Amino acid sequence: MINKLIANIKKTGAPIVVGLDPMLNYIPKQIQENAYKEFGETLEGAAEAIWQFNKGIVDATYDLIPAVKPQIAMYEQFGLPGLAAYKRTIDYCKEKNLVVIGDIKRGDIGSTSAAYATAHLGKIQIGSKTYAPFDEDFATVNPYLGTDGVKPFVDVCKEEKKGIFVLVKTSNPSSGEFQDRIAEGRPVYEWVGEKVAEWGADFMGDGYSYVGAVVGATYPEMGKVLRELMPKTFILVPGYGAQGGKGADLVHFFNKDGLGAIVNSSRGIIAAYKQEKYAEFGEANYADASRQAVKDMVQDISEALENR
Ligand SMILES: O=c1ccn([C@@H]2O[C@H](COP(=O)(O)O)[C@@H](O)[C@H]2O)c(=O)[nH]1
Repeated sequence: MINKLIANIKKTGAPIVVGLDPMLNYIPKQIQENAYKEFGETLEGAAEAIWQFNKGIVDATYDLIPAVKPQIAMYEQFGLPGLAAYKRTIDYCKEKNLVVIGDIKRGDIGSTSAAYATAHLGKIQIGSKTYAPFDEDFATVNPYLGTDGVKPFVDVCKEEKKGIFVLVKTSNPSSGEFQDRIAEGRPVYEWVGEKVAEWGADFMGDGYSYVGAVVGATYPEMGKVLRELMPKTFILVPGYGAQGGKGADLVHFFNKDGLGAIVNSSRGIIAAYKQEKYAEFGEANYADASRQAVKDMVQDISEALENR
């Protein structure tokens, strides 16, 4: 799947991923009203609204982007109907030839990680039948439990030719509380980065490993160190836009080949119509505002890379 991600990035010239993190307060009133008319003000109604909202965004942007990253928490908050909307979104994006990164941040003791890996990246056998329950292309993985918590994901990825992005240095303000602690002379995120490179070393696609890393755009200096420490690791970079990251902060996340990183923006794209910059689009044209926000993000990153 890393090869498809790289091919899609080359085709679109856009090293970005649109984060599908729908919240009810981003969803235009008309979409919500239509959904509630059909399903009532219920979890089912909310799930229909987020699905219709996502579909609008995907239809307006799929030709410009290589990948999407649905954040499972935004769907889980609507219970089982929300998870059905998560799955519907994944299937639709795959129909549109987009790479789907499930932002699930799982990781547990080995046997439990194996079940998570089966649910999101693998297949489950039921009698004579086989099912791929969620079937994302990549999933995000929390490495806090160590190698036996990550290995089941790597094993499933090997079987299914899928991939993972392991949390190395997250974008949030408190990420340093544990991740920046010095252990044996080096910050913990460096130890994790080195381990990620090791987990992925014998699992390579076109120049890059199927085992990637998550490093926040909000910590550009650490991104530079980690880029050098993990030269063959693809980096998923959240924190652009709503969290303050800009194109100029991102140049060291990329290798000289212009590849090696994919930058996520969720609220900055899907709720673009709420920003003053895109206000002229209006609520009804929220998807057109998202399309423009994608173009602006690509231009911002491309210019930064050209001027580095
Ligand atoms: O370090 C991390 C890891 C994951 N995320 C996720 O990315 C998006 C960011 O949303 P924005 O609206 O673009 O801020 C969201 O799903 C987070 O859970 C992250 O932000 N940082």
